Amino acid sequence: MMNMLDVQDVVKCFGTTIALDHTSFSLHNNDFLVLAGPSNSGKTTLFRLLSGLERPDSGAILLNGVNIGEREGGARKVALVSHKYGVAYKLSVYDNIAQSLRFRRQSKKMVDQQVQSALEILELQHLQKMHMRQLSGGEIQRVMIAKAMVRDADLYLFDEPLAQLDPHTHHRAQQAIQMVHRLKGAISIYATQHPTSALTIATRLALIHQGRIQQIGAPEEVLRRPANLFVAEYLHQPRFNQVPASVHATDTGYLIQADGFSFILPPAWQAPLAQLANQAGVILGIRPNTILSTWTPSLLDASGYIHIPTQITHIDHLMGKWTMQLRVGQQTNLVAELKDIYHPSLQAGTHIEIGLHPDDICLFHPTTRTLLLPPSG
Ligand SMILES: Nc1ncnc2c1ncn2[C@@H]1O[C@H](COP(=O)(O)OP(=O)(O)OP(=O)(O)O)[C@@H](O)[C@H]1O
Repeated sequence: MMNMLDVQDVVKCFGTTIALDHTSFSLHNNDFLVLAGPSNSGKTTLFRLLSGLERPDSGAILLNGVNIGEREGGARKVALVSHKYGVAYKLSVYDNIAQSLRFRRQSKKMVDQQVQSALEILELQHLQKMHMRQLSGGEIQRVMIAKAMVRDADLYLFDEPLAQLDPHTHHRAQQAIQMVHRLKGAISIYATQHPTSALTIATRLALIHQGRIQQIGAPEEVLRRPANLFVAEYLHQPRFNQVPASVHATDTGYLIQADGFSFILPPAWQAPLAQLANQAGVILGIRPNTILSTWTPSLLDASGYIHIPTQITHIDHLMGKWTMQLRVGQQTNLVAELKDIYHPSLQAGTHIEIGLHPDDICLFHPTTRTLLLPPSG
């Protein structure tokens, strides 16, 4: 059966706090949405609404056509994995996982088979008789994933499931989540403040801020074309470079002039650039990993790259990745992330030339801070 989640213009307030502010999005079949956003942005509120623990003030949530919250049992098809809710501390690990199956009056043997299989996949067999109270944070997270795994849900919600796990446990728990998603073939949503590590699993990526979905799309698209500077700043590590530039109409297109470099945009940019107030300029957004070093031979030949002379002001090396602070023009600082480019002469003070492709540069409106795009996108 085709799964479909449709969140339609949902509003949820707590007193004067607007926790969700006209939120709409839809997901299909095998979508794995990573929902990223800072603390208090509305992630948990959305999950509580999706699992029927709260009702929206207005708007609707449809899961396979059934309005969650309005119809009795509508939310039973939703499995919520959270260390904040649903941990039965008085019960054993085994009973926590078996709880929802017993509720369904399955035979003891069938319950046992499913619980044992989940215990095995999450490497929890040795802990099955323990009480939840006796477990570490990471073990509790894994039990909650196992608990979701035995459910037969149409929607799986993982609320910050890997917070505070050590790297090894984090990796194992993430694999378990991926496995639940693949086995069930259902829609999953994974809410987190730290989206980077989850992006390998994501088919969709959304950014939520102040109760509003800022952008939702394919992860690569959201990373490459952030809808606004909040999204860009939140997602990019190291820092998303922001460089003010002026815009001048010329015979061949638009000359974008920044401190230390310039380039021409084709006439197709007329419409988005017309939104700018006279002489307001734009903000250029440059992702650190789109900056290339021009001693890469293929780049020297490639056409269309802007070559920019720079001076290294600081350099850091971590596991094959070089993070460089570069001085461009009179007073512009860029952060560049370069891979596998070891060269003994690379140190603070060295002059290097970098290459930047105009297609990799995003333009943002200086006051609304939203992305400007030519009509073809
Ligand atoms: N039951 C409640 N009563 C009052 N205010 C609430 C309630 N639940 C949430 N809020 C408020 O709604 C806003 C959104 O909170 P929410 O818990 O959804 O954020 P979050 O993105 O999950 O944050 P975190 O990442 O820290 O868990 C916050 O301002 C919060 O204080």
